[in-house]
Amino acid sequence: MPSATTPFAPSYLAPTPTMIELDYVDLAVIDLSKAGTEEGRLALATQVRDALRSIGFFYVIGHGYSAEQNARIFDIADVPFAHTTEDEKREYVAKMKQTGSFQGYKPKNYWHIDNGVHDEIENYAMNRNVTLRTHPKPLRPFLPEIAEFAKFNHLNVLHEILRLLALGLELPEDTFVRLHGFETIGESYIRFMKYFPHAEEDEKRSGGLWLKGHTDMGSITILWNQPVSALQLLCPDKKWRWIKYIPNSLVVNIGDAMEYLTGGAYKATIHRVVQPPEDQRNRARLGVFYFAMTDDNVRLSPNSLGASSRLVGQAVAGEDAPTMEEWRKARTSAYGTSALKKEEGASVETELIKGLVVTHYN
Ligand SMILES: O=C(O)CCC(=O)C(=O)O
Ligand SMILES: [Fe+2]
Repeated sequence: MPSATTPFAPSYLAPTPTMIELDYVDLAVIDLSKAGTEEGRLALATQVRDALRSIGFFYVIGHGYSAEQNARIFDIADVPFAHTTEDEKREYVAKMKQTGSFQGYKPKNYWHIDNGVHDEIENYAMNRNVTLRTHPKPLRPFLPEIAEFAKFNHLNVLHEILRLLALGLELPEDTFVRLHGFETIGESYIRFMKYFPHAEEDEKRSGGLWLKGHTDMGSITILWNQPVSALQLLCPDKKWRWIKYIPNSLVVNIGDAMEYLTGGAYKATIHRVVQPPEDQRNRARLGVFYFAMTDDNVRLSPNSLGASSRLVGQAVAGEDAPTMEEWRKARTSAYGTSALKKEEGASVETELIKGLVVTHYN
C-alpha cells in the first residue's frame, strides 16, 4: 500500500483471469507460514521433495508478502516498460552477448523463437544489489522498495526454500543457504518482464510459441504469479500443461545449477510460454521474477557440498564442472541467439555449453 512516504506509481491494471477451462497441472501448494518450527519444516521438506521428484514445480503461499505489497510491486514493475522512454531503454540496454549478463534491458526481437519468429518480450533485470548499476530515471524513486523486495525474495523465500531442499535430502539445513549469500558476489536478480502479443502471422509461423521450452540456468526460480495464463510445463507423460493463477502465490522450479550441485537429486524442469487463451489475447503480460543463483565462485558439482556430497547423486558435469559465474555467463551470451543443432525428426534442439548439453524445446 503506497503510504505518505512512498513515491507515486501509476496503477498497473492486469487483465482478469481466464474463464476458459485449461488443462492445468496439479501442483503441490507449500505453505511457508508453517516453516517456523522444525516439525513444520520437516513436513514441508517432504512435500517439496515429492513435488520436485514428480513434477518439478510447486506453488508457495504463506510467504508473508501482502496482497497490497504484491500489487505495488507490479505497479513498479511496469515503470521500466510503460513509463520509460525508448531513448532511455536504449541507453540502459543489457550487453548480453559481450558480458554474459542480463542486467539492464533486453529489447524485443532479440531471441529467436521458431521458424524465423523472434520474441516480443521486454525485460528489465536488476542485481539484488541495486546499487551495482544505475537505472533509468523513472525507476530511481522506487529503488529503496526494489532493494527491499530483493532482500525479501532472498532471505524470506529463497533461503526458506533452500532449507527445505536440504532437509528433503537429509542434508544439514544450511547446506544450500551457505552457497547463496545475500552480501556475496553473485547474480541472484530481479527481473521484470513484459510480453506483448505477436502479429497473427507470426503466431501461425511459431505455433503460438512465445518463449521456447527450456530449463532455467540458476538454482531456483521464483515467479510471482500473475493472471495471464501462458506458462506451461512439460509433464512426465510428455504433455505440456498450464500453470494456474493463484493470487499472490509464487511458482517455484529448479534450474540447472541445483541439478548439477545435487548430482541430479533435484532436476531442472522444462517449461515454456505460449499465446494466452482467447479471452486474454491482445493484452500485454507483465511478470515479476527472482532468479536465484549460487555465489559466483561455487563450482556446480556435489563436491561443493563438502561432507554432504556423498548423500546426493554423482556429478552431472564431471570433474570440470563450471563455476556458477562461468555457467551463467556462457548460457546468457548464447541464449536465444546461438545456432542450435536439430536432429532429423526430433522436436528438440541442442547446443553444447561448457561441455554440457543444453536442450531447447518447441
Ligand atoms: O513468463 C513466464 O511465465 C516464464 C518465463 C521464463 O520461464 C523465463 O524467463 O525463464
Ligand atoms: Fe524459465
